[in-house]
Amino acid sequence: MKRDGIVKGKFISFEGPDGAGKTTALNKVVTDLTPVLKDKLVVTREPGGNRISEAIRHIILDRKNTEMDDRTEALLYAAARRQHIVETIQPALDENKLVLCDRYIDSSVAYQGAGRQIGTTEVYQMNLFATGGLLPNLTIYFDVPSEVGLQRIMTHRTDEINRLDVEQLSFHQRVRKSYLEIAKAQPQRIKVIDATKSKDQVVQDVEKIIYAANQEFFN
Ligand SMILES: Nc1ncnc2c1ncn2[C@@H]1O[C@H](COP(=O)(O)OP(=O)(O)OP(=O)(O)O)[C@@H](O)[C@H]1O
Ligand SMILES: Cc1cn([C@H]2C[C@H](O)[C@@H](COP(=O)(O)O)O2)c(=O)[nH]c1=O
Repeated sequence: MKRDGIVKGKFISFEGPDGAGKTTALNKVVTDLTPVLKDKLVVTREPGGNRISEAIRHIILDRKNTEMDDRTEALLYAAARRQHIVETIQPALDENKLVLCDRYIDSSVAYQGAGRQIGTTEVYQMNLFATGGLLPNLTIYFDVPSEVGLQRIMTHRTDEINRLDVEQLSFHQRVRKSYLEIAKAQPQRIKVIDATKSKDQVVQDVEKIIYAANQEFFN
């Protein structure tokens, strides 16, 4: 991102349906990149990343909150995002850092816009207000069939199943379809990887994309 003629930091988001393997791959990428980038690397997640946004996360994902309205949910994700940008993402970019973020605006478009059927344009517009138009320089989209993602979660991660994980298969299928549409519409920003491959292969694919797009951090 360029401001005042100075090259500033880079913002990379990791996106995908539940159980696609984003967090698993992100953890390995961070292990690999930290010795090289040291404090130039900032790793964060949505919803969350700071005290207020993590508190909002807790409210949104709590399985007891069954009465939460769909628009309330969309607004809470956007509010958490706003606080995350102000406290974490923008300051890191201003310090010329490489920011890796587990989920960002595309999650809201896919989950609330398409999954909850509020409308992808409406949710995107609302998020433009929340983000002031800040988009990632690069988004890595982990594509898996919904059945595969859900199966992974139900088999391995039963302790962390949240309010959205337990939605019907049709909800998750709308989410994936929407992600694929966003990726098709924005090929410059969004790189799609086949997340049904082995964990090692997925990490290799992700690192190849990150190196290619961020040469200035690795020279
Ligand atoms: N490539 C892979 N092949 C098989 N299993 C995988 C792969 N990647 C991750 N997993 C397993 O799938 C489960 C979900 O992975 P992970 O939590 O990384 O997904 P996620 O995309 O972050 O999901 P969510 O968005 O729901 O948090 C974990 O048990 C993980 O070990
Ligand atoms: C940012 C964001 C997230 N979600 C959903 C997607 C997941 O089901 C949860 C987050 O859990 P994870 O284990 O950290 O992936 O929240 C969403 O619906 N909308 C959003 O904007």
